[in-house]
Amino acid sequence: MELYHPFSNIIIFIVSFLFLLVLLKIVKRWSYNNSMINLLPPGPWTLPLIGNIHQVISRSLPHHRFKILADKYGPLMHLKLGEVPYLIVTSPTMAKEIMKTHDLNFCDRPNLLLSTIFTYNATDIVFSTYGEHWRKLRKICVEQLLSVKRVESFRFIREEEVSDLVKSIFVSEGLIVNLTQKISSLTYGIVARTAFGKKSKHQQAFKSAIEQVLSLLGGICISDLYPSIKILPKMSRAKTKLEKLHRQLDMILQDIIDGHKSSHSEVCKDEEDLVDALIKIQQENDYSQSQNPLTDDNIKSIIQDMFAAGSETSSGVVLWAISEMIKNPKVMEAAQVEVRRVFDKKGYVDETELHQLIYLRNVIKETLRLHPSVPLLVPRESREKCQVNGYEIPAKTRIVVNVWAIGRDQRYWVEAESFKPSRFVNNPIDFKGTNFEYIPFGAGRRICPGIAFGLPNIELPLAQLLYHFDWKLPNKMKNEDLDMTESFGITLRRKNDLCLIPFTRRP
Ligand code: HEM
Repeated sequence: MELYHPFSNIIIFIVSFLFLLVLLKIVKRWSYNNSMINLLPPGPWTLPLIGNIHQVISRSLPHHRFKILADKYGPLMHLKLGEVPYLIVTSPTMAKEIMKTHDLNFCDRPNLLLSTIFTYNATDIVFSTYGEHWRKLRKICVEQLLSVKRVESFRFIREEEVSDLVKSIFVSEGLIVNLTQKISSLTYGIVARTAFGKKSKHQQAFKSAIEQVLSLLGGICISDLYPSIKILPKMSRAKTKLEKLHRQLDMILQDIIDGHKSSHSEVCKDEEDLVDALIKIQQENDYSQSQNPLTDDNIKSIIQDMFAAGSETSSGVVLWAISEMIKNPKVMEAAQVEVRRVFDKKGYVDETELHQLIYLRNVIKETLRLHPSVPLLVPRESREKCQVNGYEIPAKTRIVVNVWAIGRDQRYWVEAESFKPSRFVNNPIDFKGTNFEYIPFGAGRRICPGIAFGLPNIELPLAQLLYHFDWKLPNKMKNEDLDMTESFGITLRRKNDLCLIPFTRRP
């Protein structure tokens, strides 16, 4: 006997209808995804959930890994890391598209867990999102803190600190000197004195905390790749570590600000350090009575930026330049001949004649080409959906510009892997962000505002070290055997300390 239910036809109809609906939805989503894939720049296949994380995380450094992938997929490459779309830029033409043609759309910074904690909720200059607050701080930075006049007012600090360095090397004549330690202390020392005035009792603790922060910021935090999973930040060990360092730095900086405030009226303009200058701006009517006054936290975040952006970058360039000159003795000799010709009349090196060191400037330029201090620049984020080179870049895509790979690309540089400062002779290419094959300081609205501040911190120590000493590798090592391995981090540093033996040539 056949079993019959009076509603069976209706049930079959409803089930079929629902099935069709689901099918339609799947087909629609599939075709939408496919059309998106066609519009997105090329990139490797993505896996469910992890996207391309497995292709990026490897033993090699991120800028090396991105270059290998870009060689396969092109200069505008799309990756998905976890949930987040990334755009990897690896040619001057594409860098120009991002940082000039569409700069306004790509001048935001992503909201990353660790940098947000470190920078008082991203209210500093480096990590602040594009907008009124960033414009206000950047203006203060460019017009007041890092202006040519201000840089000149700190000249005596640089000359004293570098002269102390030279004295400490004189006494190590013929012995092995750890230049990495010496140069890193020198640049921290210069930035600390320009920021705080006299030597602070917290200097060593501050230096060590900033170094640890920079090394943490160089890593990728898993919670930044899965922003929708709100529990992840709470589980991050790096976050706990960074919060502790942040509290430590905050206490030191507040102590320094309070100390400056209590003796503020006594400071004359010529002796002003950066904290004095910021307190003065804070107390000026415009700022103290505006709706967005400059707070103590703002001052602390700006000072931290000066340390984070201005010390490891400069010391890194000095150390890479010396390393390259050791490997290329003819370059070292040419630089020494120049600096000794210019300063022999005086018998000592100061900043007045630095502009005459044309060859040394080319050595620095070439160093920044092969060893850019920030090899992937600071990440940017697209503010809106945008078309680049015929591809559609979604809003909130994170942008990584591989300056390291662009600087070593055979298509734009002859003998790209060789260290040849002479390539910059009679060559108008400069690092001001207009030649996109050479952008070690970035370009566009977010270009580094510290170029004028940073250059003397590189030129003066190099000139002094080349003027007074000849340098040899220890243990009868051959010049060509000097290890040039890079270490992991937001800035590009030597993995192993640079240790050399000085021989005095100009006492
Ligand atoms: C060798 C020295 C230096 C190098 C190679 C360097 C490089 C850079 C790079 C690549 C950026 C990111 C640009 C971008 O996103 O497009 C940057 C940003 C920045 N740098 Fe430098 N920098 C150096 C020295 C300094 C110094 C000495 C200071 C200040 C004391 C400084 C302050 C800053 C600030 C505040 C930003 C953030 C700008 C913004 O987001 O608006 N830098 N720097």
